[in-house]
Formats: sequence, structure tokens, C-alpha cells
Amino acid sequence: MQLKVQPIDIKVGKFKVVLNNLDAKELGVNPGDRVRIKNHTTVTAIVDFTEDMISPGMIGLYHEVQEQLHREWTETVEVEPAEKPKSARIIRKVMDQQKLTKEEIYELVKDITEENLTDIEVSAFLTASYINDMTEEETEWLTRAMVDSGEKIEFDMHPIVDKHSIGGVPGNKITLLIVPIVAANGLLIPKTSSRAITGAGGTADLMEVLAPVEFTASQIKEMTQKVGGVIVWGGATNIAPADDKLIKVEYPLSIDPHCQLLASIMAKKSAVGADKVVIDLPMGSGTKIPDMATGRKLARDLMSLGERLGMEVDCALTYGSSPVGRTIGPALEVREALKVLESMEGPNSFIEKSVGLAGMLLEMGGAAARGQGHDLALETLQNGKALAKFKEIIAIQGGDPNVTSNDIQIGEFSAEVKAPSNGYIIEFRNKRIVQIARLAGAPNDKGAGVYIHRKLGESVKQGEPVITIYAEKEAKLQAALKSARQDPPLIVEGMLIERLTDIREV
Ligand SMILES: O=P(O)(O)OC[C@H]1O[C@H](OP(=O)(O)O)[C@H](O)[C@@H]1O
Ligand SMILES: O=c1cc[nH]c(=O)[nH]1
Repeated sequence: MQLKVQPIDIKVGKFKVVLNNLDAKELGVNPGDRVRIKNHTTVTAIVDFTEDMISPGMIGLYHEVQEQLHREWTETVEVEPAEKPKSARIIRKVMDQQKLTKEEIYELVKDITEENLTDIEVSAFLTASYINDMTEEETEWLTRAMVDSGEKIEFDMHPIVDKHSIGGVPGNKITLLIVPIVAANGLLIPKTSSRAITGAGGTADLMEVLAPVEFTASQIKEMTQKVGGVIVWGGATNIAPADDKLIKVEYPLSIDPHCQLLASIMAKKSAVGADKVVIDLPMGSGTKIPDMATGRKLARDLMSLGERLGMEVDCALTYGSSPVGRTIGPALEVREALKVLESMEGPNSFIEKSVGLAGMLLEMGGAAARGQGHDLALETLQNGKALAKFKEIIAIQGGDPNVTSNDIQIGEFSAEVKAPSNGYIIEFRNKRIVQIARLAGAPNDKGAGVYIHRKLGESVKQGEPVITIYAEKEAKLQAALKSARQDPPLIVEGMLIERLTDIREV
């Protein structure tokens, strides 16, 4: 079918075109099908329909398709239905619990990287692998395919150390302390992080409060060699590029499938050339690891995958039943981290966890003797060397190194949730606190989040605040507050959770 071109100058992140319903019917394609557009070059694109945006006889080409056609096309183009990519059949195999071959996994990762799949197809892949998981062998191929599809960094100096958290515990801002502590002791740590996956602030979201986080692989290498470490967003690099595309679909589903988590973390570590890695596995109710047995199994899987990829991996099973520190949401977490770096003022849960994991890395990297890592990490924090190093990292990434905790802007709208009775906090629900922070606008609104006044086991008096919610927009604050009141994130012993009197509000 010959159709007249109508450029649509919008980037949608995929090769997409829009057809009028009538032409689509005539071509015999449905939404999500592919068409081949023949001109000077041939491009395959995913189809969307419209009744009125594109007239019959026309085809709307989004920005990416225009680029693929090198922005040169004749007035009309030839359009014909195209077959789905092989990966659609491969995803079906994952859904049917059939084992994939190495070639199939490489094909799938290639299509994910090149944006040849619709979000529905990617979401089907993630959901199927969440339910059915993958074998050890498949997970290794998935990891290698992710590494091979992007750039790799090779440092001249070794060892390269790195850390990663599997996430799942709110307020886990420890990377902001660990990277400067480790770098201040002469080790190289090129830390790439994702944005939030199941949480309300990933490390990349946090660091972005202080400095840009989008860099190329060669900039990461250069900056790390200059100051010892960086904290950047992996999704902006061409390092394991499929990773961020998968995470973007995981985020709205709030899932992190086991095989995908392994591949996502280990691909990023392998691609930056890490030799020694510490992985934080927060464990407990409301985290990604409900119990010790699951934690040990995941640790075994991570260590074994590390071995096959040539990395030494140590795992830290950490306490995750309640948030790390007292803040959740980018700006609040950054302020808490800066306060600790500036004056050691801050929650013990946060300081101890950061120092413990940094100590493991110092020992693995040879900067501290066995058993001495914790004390060296603590000393580096106490003597201000970690703060000085963090300032260097902020500066090299293009932020203001003179920033202090007092400069960090928190959302201007806030509201307290108060204890309804005297008592102890007997239950703290991680997932609810994340939902409330997300409703308030985190992680995209950097100033949004939650401050926790009372944590698990702490006592509170009736009328005292248990949490304060912060937002950048009044409407988001009200939505978060309503949710917190209807289904509280923490339970005070003996507390009446909710009195229901109006059937319309139940
Ligand atoms: O949103 P959830 O699922 O909690 O976890 C995701 C966070 O966990 C990891 O932290 P880090 O990069 O090791 O600091 C990721 O990179 C990301 O920042
Ligand atoms: O980087 C990360 C962290 C947790 N889970 C993932 O899938 N990737």
C-alpha cells in the first residue's frame, strides 16, 4: 500500500508509526503488529492506530523512524505488513516454561536493546520469568548477552571494586557513604546504579539531587581514574543497555524477577570490569527476601554467577524489616547522608550498615587487613576523608562540591501522621511506606518522600508524629496522606487501625 508521509516530531523511544484505522484494516494489521516501510532504506516499525490524528492514505512517522530513514523520504512510501520479531516466539517459550537456547537469549536481548519489542511483549517476558524463572545456564547467558550488547570498561589499574544492592528495603542510601569511603582509601569504584525499581528512590535518583548522573562509559572510566569513584546512572550509559529498558517496565509492575535481578546486577558489575564485589541483600518482611533460606539461595546464585564471570563476590545478608535510617525519597535521603558525612549525626542503622559493607570492600580490595575493614571505614567517615572524597566525586560529575545538608531542598508541602494512642511500634510495613512516598511524588519529585519519626520497637505517645510526608505538590501530599490514614504504614500497639462508619468510604 502506498501512503503519504506525515512526520511526527515526537520521540517515543521505539520505532513506531501511526496508521488511520481504515488503512490498518485494509493492510490487515492490529495494534502492536509490525509494518515494513520501504523507501531509500527499509524500516520495520510497530503500528499504532488512530481515528483522526492521521487521515486515511497517510502514515505518521515518529522521530525514531524518521532518523532510521535518515530523514530522507519520498512523498509516499510503500507499506506492507511485517512478521513479528523472532523474540515474540521466544517470549512465548518463556511463558510456556520451555528452556531457551543461548542464541535465543542473545536474540531476545538484541531486540530489547534495539527497542524492537512493544512494552506489552517486554512485560510478558518479565512476568513469565517472574513466575517461571530461568535455569542457572539461561541466567548466565542472559547476563553475558547483556554485557556483550553494550560497552565494557577496561581499567589499567586493579583491583576494581564495586558494590550493589538488590534493593527492596526503603531508605537504602548506603552507596552515598560506601563509594566515598572506599575511594578515599585508594581503591577504584566505578559505581553505576539504577533508578528506583520497587522503591521510592534508587541510588541514581538520589545522586541526581547533587550532580548530573548521565555519562558515557569512557567518561566513567576517566572520572574514576581521576578521583577514585563515581555514582552514576547505568541507564544513561551504553553499559548493559538492555538493563534499563527492562527496569522501565519492571517499575510500574513493582516486580524484580529473580533471574532478571541476577543478570541486571552482575552484567553491570562485569561490564565495568569489577574484580571484587559486595552485594547487599536486605532481608525481612516486605523486602525481596522473606527469609534466611531464600537469602542464602540468592547469595549462592550471585556468588556462583560471579565465579563464572570471573569476579569474586561476597554477599551481605542485611536487616531489611524496617527502613535504613529515617528518610525515604531522594532529597530527604541525600540530606540524611550528607549530615552523617559532615558530622556523624544520623541513625545507627544507616551508619553501621554503610560502614560494615564498606569494610568488606576495603578488605577484599586489600586496603584493610581481614577483620580491620569496619574500623577503617568508620575512621574514614569520622575523620572527614569520606566527606572530602564525596565532594570530589560531586565536583567531577558537575555538581556543587560546597553543598551542605542544609542546602538540600525538601518538598514545601508536608503533613504529619500522628500516633492514635500511646504504645510501641509493633509493625512497620515497608511496602506501604514506599507506596506513600511514591504517591507523594517520589522519586521523580526529588523533594517528595517520608520522614520516619518512630521505627519498629520505638515508643510513642498519643498525638506525637510517627511519620511526616513531604511533597512538591499539594494534591500529591493529600493523596499520600489519605492513603496513609486509610491503611497506615505502621501499627502502634493496641491501636485502632480504622473506624468505619460510612459505607460509601469502605
Ligand atoms: O527500588 P529498589 O527495588 O528498592 O532497588 C533499586 C536500587 O537498588 C540498587 O541500589 P545500588 O545501586 O546498589 O545503590 C539499584 O541500583 C537501585 O538504586
Ligand atoms: O540494579 C538492580 C538492582 C536490583 N535489581 C535489579 O534488577 N537491578
